[in-house]
Amino acid sequence: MMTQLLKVHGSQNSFFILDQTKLKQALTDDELRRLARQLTDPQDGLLGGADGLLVVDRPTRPGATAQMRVINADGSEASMCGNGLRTVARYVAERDGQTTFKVDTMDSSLRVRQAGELAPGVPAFAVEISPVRFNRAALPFDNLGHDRLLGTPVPELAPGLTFTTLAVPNPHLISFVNQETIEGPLLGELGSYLNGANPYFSDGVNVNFAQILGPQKLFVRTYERGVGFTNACGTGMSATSLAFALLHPASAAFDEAVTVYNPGGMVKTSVHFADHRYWIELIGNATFTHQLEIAEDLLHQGRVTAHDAQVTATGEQEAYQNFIHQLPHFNLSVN
Ligand SMILES: N[C@@H](CCC[C@H](N)C(=O)O)C(=O)O
Repeated sequence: MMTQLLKVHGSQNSFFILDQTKLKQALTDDELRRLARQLTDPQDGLLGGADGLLVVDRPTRPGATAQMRVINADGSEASMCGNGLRTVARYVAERDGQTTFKVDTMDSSLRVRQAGELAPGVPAFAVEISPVRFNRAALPFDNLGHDRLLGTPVPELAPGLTFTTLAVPNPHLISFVNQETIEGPLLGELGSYLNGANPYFSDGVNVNFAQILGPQKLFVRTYERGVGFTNACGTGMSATSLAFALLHPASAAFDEAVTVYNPGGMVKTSVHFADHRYWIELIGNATFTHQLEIAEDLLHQGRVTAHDAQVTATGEQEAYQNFIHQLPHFNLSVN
């Protein structure tokens, strides 16, 4: 039996979407991990690989329309993915004919909504990023001499820089730096160190370096847990926007849009505090680049080559390229 995969991206953070509800038999967790590693591989994967596999399934909580699971390129499972959730929101919106609904993620049901176009021919979705936690156990981190980091100097990580940690709910480490540092080797060094065996972040951490470009304006570059350098990380840009508002209130206001550039494009965020909790809205493109038809048994076997898939380009990437062409150029894209 043939089934469909989609190749998608949000700010060129790229994924395959697999809808388990369309299969004759759902893939097991082991099969999903194996398939994610195989499909996303830059050499042996499909269409140059990807950053992860997004698995759509039936909702697990009352009131939600679907469930999204996030399998990183290395086969590990993440609790959330902001760029991925926008693309899953679009997929479910088109599948079920809805424009506003909730999607279950590992920790919570999150609100999503269709948000018009980011640019001509570039569909956009808005997604809720929450819950937000700052405490050491939520990341988790250890041996840094603090219970939370909020603009805190941490010489163990990098002398001269300050760091903020927050879980949204996947874990993020954030530092506001200058252009030289954002372009230099430190982010890659710190990212690979903290995502290997290390005394500080036992589950690894997504590491974000941000440059303040002006009021309500950031550039964010991310080294992702389970992936490496990515063109963009939606939860990373959301977490960084909240850190921006908390640490630099003269440049960043709550409830107002922040423009966040990244190596793969641009998103808008807005940070909120309501009912004693922080939450962030992330708005950006949800682009489908290819549809793939593949025999279901090959997905179970985690063995899909270019010969096995019938690939159809959607044509949407051209509109996306036109959109990013008119953005400031930061020259740090991954591909
Ligand atoms: N790219 C994602 C984050 C994916 C998960 C991350 N690698 C993790 O392990 O936490 C995003 O857009 O948020």
